[in-house]
Amino acid sequence: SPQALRCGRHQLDLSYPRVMGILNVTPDSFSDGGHHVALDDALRHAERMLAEGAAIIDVGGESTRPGAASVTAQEELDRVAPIVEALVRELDALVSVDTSSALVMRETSQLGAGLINDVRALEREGALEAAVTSGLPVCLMHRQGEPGTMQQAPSYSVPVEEAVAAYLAERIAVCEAAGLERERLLLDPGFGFGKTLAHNLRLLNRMQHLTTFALPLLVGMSRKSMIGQVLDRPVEERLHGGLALSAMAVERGAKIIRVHDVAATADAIGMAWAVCQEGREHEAH
Ligand SMILES: Cn1c(SCC(=O)Nc2ccccc2)nc2c(=O)[nH]c(N)nc21
Repeated sequence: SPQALRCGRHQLDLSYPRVMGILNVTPDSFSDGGHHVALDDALRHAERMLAEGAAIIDVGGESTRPGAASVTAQEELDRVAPIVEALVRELDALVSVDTSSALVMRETSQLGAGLINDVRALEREGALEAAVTSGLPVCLMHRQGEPGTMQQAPSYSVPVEEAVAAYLAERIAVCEAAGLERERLLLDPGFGFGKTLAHNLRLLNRMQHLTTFALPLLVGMSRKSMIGQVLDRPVEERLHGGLALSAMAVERGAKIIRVHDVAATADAIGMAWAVCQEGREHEAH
């Protein structure tokens, strides 16, 4: 897969695995009266994640939690635009925008965002054209169903890794046909999006198969229910399990790891990468 990705004014070195830090944008936090406090808190959180080694800050305005209320594109834009603008201006951060909305993609790419992170893989009306026009790299993620219902009874007629690969192959083809060059694409199996625990474990175990697309793989398992289901831990006690999963994802070819806990994950994937690279130094020259 490509060793570097052009992300707007940033160049992202993907010759080694990178950490994407999750910035929680609490609903309506920037559009109401408490404007500056919430924005300052978000900037401080982002600054800390960058200091801890995050290469990318992921900002999302629409909660994708199962059963979450849907927001209009304008409401989503009102939430994310101020923080994207501030992250770019104050921290010169490489910002990925977690959105499925064409409007948000267009506006935030103008504000200096460096990556589009779409959990709906550009399926929404106008999203593909907006992504093409933005010139930014796009992460295409697999998911089955909609947030409200996807976890009721996930099921696949073929092995889940085949369904994911087939879906991503189709989305890649659609993007290329629309003039979004392949080199701008990242792939993501979408852990927890329409998958049972068994599906999630199988997907991670067989993730090496997705490397055949020769595109960078992005994974997000941080604090997700797959950890709680195995270890019986509440969401605030899932760091240790998440570190194990991040290391295993790197062993299986993941290049961007989307997490809440940046410093700990940077160390875990640093060790996993060192082991992966062992014995390859002679390959270098
Ligand atoms: C925006 N986004 C999300 S939101 C779900 C989430 O974090 N839930 C969650 C958060 C905290 C605790 C438990 C669950 N997951 C992914 C992912 O796996 N890949 C990519 N590319 N983007 C993603």
